[in-house]
Amino acid sequence: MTSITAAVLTISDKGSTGQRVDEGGPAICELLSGIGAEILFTEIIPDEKEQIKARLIAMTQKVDLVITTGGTGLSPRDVTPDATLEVIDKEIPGIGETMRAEGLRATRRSMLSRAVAGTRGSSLIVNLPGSVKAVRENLAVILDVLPHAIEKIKGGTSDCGR
Ligand SMILES: Nc1ncnc2c1ncn2[C@@H]1O[C@H](COP(=O)(O)OP(=O)(O)OP(=O)(O)O)[C@@H](O)[C@H]1O
Ligand SMILES: Nc1nc2c(c(=O)[nH]1)N[C@H]1C(S)=C(S)[C@@H](COP(=O)(O)O)O[C@H]1N2
Repeated sequence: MTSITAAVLTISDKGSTGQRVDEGGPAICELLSGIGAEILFTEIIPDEKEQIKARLIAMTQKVDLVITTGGTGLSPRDVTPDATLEVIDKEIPGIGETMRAEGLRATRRSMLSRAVAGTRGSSLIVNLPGSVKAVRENLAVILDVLPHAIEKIKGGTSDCGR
């Protein structure tokens, strides 16, 4: 499997104005590095839909995998999944479903994340919730499948048989 290039996009009003230290972004970088991914970009932006869309479009032109953290919930400023759905070609419902289902073991509020995942061109976008606890719990349950998903998106013939 060729190594994966990745970008991490933290979507947080407080994080983007320096009101809170971003712990989610670094946690994602740590976990992705653990599977050999090369992190080319990290950025923190506010919960602004058009800005999120523009960054997702730009980042997917440069890396195999874009992971977002934050803004997947129900508050008025949480618009990450809505922005993601407007820029992806194909949604991959199973990723969000798996994260929510597995997340219930940790917290019943897992069901409140509207996180989505999908393809854009030959790249993969995955939303994660904002808290660093949620980042670690959600990423842990999908991390092993990400390389296979990226290989398939790129037209790879890796065996789906296992
Ligand atoms: N990047 C982050 N690093 C560490 N903790 C975070 C981060 N983003 C969110 N959290 C924590 O997770 C909780 C829920 O995340 P959410 O994205 O809803 O953030 P918020 O505080 O509601 O608004 P915002 O982060 O956009 O200012 C937050 O209250 C915060 O405690
Ligand atoms: N595994 C896991 N999933 C989780 C959580 C968590 O702590 N662990 N937090 C939930 C909560 S409290 C919310 S509000 C939603 C959305 O979080 P966000 O608004 O930070 O994106 O994620 C949910 N998913």
